[in-house]
Amino acid sequence: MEIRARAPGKIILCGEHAVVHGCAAVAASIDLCTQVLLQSSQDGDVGLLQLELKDLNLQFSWSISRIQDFLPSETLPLSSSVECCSSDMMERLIALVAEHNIPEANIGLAVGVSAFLWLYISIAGFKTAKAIVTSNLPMGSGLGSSASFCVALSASLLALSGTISSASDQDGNLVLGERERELVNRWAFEGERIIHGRPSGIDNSVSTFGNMIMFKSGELTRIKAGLPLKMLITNTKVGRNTKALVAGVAERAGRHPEAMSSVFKAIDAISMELSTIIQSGASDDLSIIEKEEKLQELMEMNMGLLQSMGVSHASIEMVLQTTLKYKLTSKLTGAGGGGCVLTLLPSLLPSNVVEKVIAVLESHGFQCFIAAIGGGGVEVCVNHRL
Ligand SMILES: Nc1ncnc2c1ncn2[C@@H]1O[C@H](COP(=O)(O)OP(=O)(O)OP(=O)(O)O)[C@@H](O)[C@H]1O
Ligand SMILES: C[C@@](O)(CCO)CC(=O)[O-]
Ligand SMILES: [Mg+2]
Repeated sequence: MEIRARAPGKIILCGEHAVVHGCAAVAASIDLCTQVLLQSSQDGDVGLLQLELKDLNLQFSWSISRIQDFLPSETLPLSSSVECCSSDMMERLIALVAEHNIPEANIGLAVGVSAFLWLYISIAGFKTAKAIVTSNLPMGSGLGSSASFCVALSASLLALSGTISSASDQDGNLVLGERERELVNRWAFEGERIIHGRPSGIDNSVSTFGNMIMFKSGELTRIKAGLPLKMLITNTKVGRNTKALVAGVAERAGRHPEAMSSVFKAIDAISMELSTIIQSGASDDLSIIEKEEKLQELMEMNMGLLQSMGVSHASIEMVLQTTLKYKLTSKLTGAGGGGCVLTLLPSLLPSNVVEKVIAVLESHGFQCFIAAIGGGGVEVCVNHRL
C-alpha cells in the first residue's frame, strides 16, 4: 500500500502569540506544502521503520524490535483515541532520535523527528514502513512548516491504520468528512506540542481545514473572504524557533501581567475588526481602497504590539522600513524573531512598484515571493495496489 498526503502552510494575518493566550487570530492557508509518501511493506526492509527527509538528504532508520524494547507498548497504537505524549515517553523518543547523528546545522530537526516517531507509533503501531517527506515551505520561518509536517503525517498514518477510510474522488483523494479532519487535526496538534511546547492550535487547524479561519481559545470559525487579498511574503532567512519565542512571550507576560494582558486584549480587538473587514462583500458602503487602508492600519497596529512583546528582529525592522519607503505596510507573520514578513499589496498598486520593492528587499539578501492565499486543506490519496 502507498499513501500520499499533502498539507499546506499558512500565513497569520493578525494575532500570533496573543492567540496562545486565548485571544483571536486570523490565518489563511498558502499554496506551499509538505508532502508525505508512506510506503507500507518494503521488500527487504521488513522490521524497519524508516524516515527520509528528502530536501535535507537525511535518512533515519530504526528496527521495530529496538523501538518496542525502548517504548512501553501496552497502550499502543491509539489511533482514534488521541493522547498527548507524556514526559517519560518524550525522554525515550529523544533518546531514540539521539542514536542518529543529526548534523549540528539541522539540530532543530530532533524535535520534528521525535514528533514523527510519536505520531507513527501512536497511530500505526509497530508496522514496517517508510515515510518520505518533501516540502517547499521554508523550515522554521513562520509559514507553519511544523504544522504542515504534523498534519500531512497524521493524515497519512490515519489512512495507513484504516482509521480514516472514506471513498475517493475522481483524482483518487479521500473525501474527508468533518470528523475525519477533526481527528487528523487533533493528532497533528499533539505533534505540534512536541515541536512547539505550547501551540495554540491555529497552525495545524488552518493546515487541516484550509481556506481562511479565525481562531480563538481552541475554537475555529471559517472566514469567507469578500475582499481579494494579495500579500508579498519576504523571508528574512534569519533562523528562529517558535518554541523559544512563545516561551519568551509567556515569560514577559509573567513579569508584566497587567500590561501584557492589555496588549493581548488590543490584539484580540484588531483581529475581530480585521476579520469583519475581510469578510465584508463588494456591496458594502466602504470601497475596496478604503478597506485596504483600514487593513494596513490594523496590520501596522498589530506589528507595533508584536514589537512590544519582544518578537521583532533587526531583519524584520529592515523589511518594515524598506516597504514603508514605498508607502506599503508590513508585519511579521508566525512567531517572528526573523522568519517571514507580510506586505499587503493594494489592488491599485502599479506592478513596477512591486518589482522595485522586491529588488530592494532582495538586494539585502531577503527572498520574496507572492503565494496564493486560501486554498484547500489536507489531502490524502491511497493506492492499495502497491
Ligand atoms: N519537513 C520537515 N521535516 C522534518 N521536520 C520538520 C519539517 N518541517 C518542520 N519540521 C520541524 O519543525 C521545526 C520548525 O518549526 P517551527 O514551529 O519552529 O517553525 P515554523 O513552523 O516553520 O514557523 P511558525 O511556527 O512560526 O509558523 C523544525 O526545526 C523541525 O523540527
Ligand atoms: C506564535 C504562534 O502564535 C503562531 C506560530 O505560527 C504560536 C501558536 O499559535 O501556536
Ligand atoms: Mg511551527
